[in-house]
Amino acid sequence: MEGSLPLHICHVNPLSIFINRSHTFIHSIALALLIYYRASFLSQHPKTSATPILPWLLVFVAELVLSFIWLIGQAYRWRPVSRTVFPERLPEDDKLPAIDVFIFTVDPNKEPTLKVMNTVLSAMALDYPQGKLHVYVSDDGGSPVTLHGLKEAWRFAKWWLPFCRRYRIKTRCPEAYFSASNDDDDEGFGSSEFITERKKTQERYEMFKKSITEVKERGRLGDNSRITAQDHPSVIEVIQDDSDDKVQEDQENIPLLVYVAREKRPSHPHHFKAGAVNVLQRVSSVISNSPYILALDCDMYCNDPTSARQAMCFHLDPKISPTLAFVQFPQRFHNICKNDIYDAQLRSAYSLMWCGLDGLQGPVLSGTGFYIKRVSLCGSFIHEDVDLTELKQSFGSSNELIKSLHGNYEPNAINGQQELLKETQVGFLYDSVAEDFFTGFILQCKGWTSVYCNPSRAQFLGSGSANLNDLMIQGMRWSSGLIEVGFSKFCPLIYGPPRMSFLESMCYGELSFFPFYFLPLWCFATIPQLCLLNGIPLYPKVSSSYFVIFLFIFLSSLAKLLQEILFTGGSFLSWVNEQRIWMMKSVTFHLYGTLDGIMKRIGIKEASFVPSNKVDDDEQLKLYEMGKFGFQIPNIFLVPMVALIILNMASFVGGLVRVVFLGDWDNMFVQVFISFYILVINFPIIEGMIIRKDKGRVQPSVTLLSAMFSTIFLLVGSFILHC
Ligand SMILES: O=c1ccn([C@@H]2O[C@H](COP(=O)(O)OP(=O)(O)O[C@H]3O[C@H](CO)[C@@H](O)[C@H](O)[C@H]3O)[C@@H](O)[C@H]2O)c(=O)[nH]1
Ligand SMILES: [Mn+2]
Repeated sequence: MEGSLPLHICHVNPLSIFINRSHTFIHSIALALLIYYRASFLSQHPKTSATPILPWLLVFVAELVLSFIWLIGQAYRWRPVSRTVFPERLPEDDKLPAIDVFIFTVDPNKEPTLKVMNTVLSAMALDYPQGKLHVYVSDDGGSPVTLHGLKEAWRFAKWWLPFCRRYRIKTRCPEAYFSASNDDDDEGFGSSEFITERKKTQERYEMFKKSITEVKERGRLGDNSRITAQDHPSVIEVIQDDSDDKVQEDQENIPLLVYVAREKRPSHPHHFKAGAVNVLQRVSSVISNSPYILALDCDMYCNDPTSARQAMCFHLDPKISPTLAFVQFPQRFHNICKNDIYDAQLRSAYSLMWCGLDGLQGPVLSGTGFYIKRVSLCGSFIHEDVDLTELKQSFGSSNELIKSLHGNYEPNAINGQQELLKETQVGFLYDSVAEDFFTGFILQCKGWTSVYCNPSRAQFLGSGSANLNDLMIQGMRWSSGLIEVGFSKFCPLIYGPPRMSFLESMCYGELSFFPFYFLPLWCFATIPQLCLLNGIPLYPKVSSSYFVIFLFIFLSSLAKLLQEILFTGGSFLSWVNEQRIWMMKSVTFHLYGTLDGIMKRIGIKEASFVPSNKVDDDEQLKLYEMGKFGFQIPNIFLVPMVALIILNMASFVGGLVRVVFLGDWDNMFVQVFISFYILVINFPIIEGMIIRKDKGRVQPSVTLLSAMFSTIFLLVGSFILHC
């Protein structure tokens, strides 16, 4: 019987588990020996050595921090799983629950209206029973351009949706559909009827496009000069037909489309995206109040109309659904090229870490591309006898909203309700600019679980940060948001273990302290080099048996990374790229993000959310496609990278001279090698400084400034060492 067949299955890969656990075990022993080596040196130090203690301590601390992050990161490798779904086994259409889609946009300049509308259209065209899909667009910019775009999109949808449905089009984002070569398995493909229909639809799409670009070029619509992105009243509008367009018969089956611009006043904190999510949650609860919500960033269009049904394979499984809060799909990007120098695809997160989490208590909420159960966002206490005033304090004064909270979707496996009643707010949480990460963490602390669904066809596609500048700005926001959680009373390593599986809380801990990579990487890029130039050894002699330990740790980590990359579809090139970008990120935005997060925590800085840029920059794109770094980034990011490279060039050359003339190989080999390795991996920076002549090179003035910083560091450092 159909009903008894599972809707999904979960696969465990015994080979990966075996490799991972053995590696963790052996590598841990090596790290323990390293720590023993450092600690015993320190305890014997005063009697035996001429080596100053400070650089040793710094390198030791760096090694400890790195080992710690590595250790908690092993939780991802404990039990990675993958999943397969069987949407064809779902119940009949009339038994499927309704879904509200939330789409967020904030700035029509950074987020081109046409792109946003393509996302809206792709969501409206999801393959889901008619009348059970409602689309809400939150416009934090309060821009008439977006509202106008939405009206046009609605009109175009009346042609687009029937076309997609009739021919079962797979790519339902019109821009992607019309710019790609045809999917020849679309139904009716090649028939003359299809060809004429397609042509007609494309013409309408061109008209729609024109109406949007024209408005953009003309600038503001109407006389709204007093309305700004930061200061505007609320607008809620259900998009409806106000034209006399002759329509096709099935056009009434267009999902409800609602425009929402929440009120914003400069005096009032609006909490960025988290605030927008919560407003949509409230607005939708009095309009359609669907039990499930799909959240999408404005650039993340639906690349496969079946995602809703795939998600329902989990949500409708009675075995897991009582505790299941959300089904997360990976963020994938349409602008990634094969040689992804920036690791814009975030490979390790979406092909490794999330699978690891999925084998524990579920993946991290990732901001976009997830189907969440509405009730999980409503706090866990709504079904207890809470009095009305208390509810209104949390949810606002709407009686309709309060009524809507008493839905029939009862979660029954939530722990620690009383305690959380005191500590949590409702909906998305405001305490971090990584609101998705933080909200997901707290949900899981309440006992909710999640599932990671990563089918081979990308369900959602967005614009990845494929240039250095965007990468830095976005990375700094993420680092700052993660550190904010790490340094709060919700620190996953302390708040997590009593409330969720220990391994799961290790993963959350790893993520929230991830930006701390800045510390070991800064140390490894400066201290051994400074000491090398001053003739101070920091590592065991090549002839010593401890040398083998260091060598093993180095090779074992690199080999493990290579194995993971090859197992998840990457290449040798990705292995080099990922190491490089890790070094670059660590010495720049992980450092700044950490400082930013700490400053916010202690209250000397206000939270901010600079949205990432979704406008294609042709020049940058060309560089990225050629595998060349675009170094047109602010000095604050570029100078540290260049200064460290210059420092390493100096120490490598100085070190070589030293070992050649003084025959100090045995003592200094490791330090010479560290500089060498850093230079090899970061060759593109050297190339940018010395060889390249294009616009994206490192400008000579930057090289000069960086050289100055390196010199100052060497002088001051050497002075301190000799004191
Ligand atoms: O005040 C704001 C700021 C942003 N957004 C929207 O939030 C989304 C994400 O912003 P984006 O600039 O694209 O940030 P990313 O760094 O690309 O996004 C990742 O990181 C964010 C947290 O930092 C998450 O909210 C996102 O879901 C996640 O994809 C976009 O649709 C924005 O329009 C708002 O609605 N209001
Ligand atoms: Mn984004």
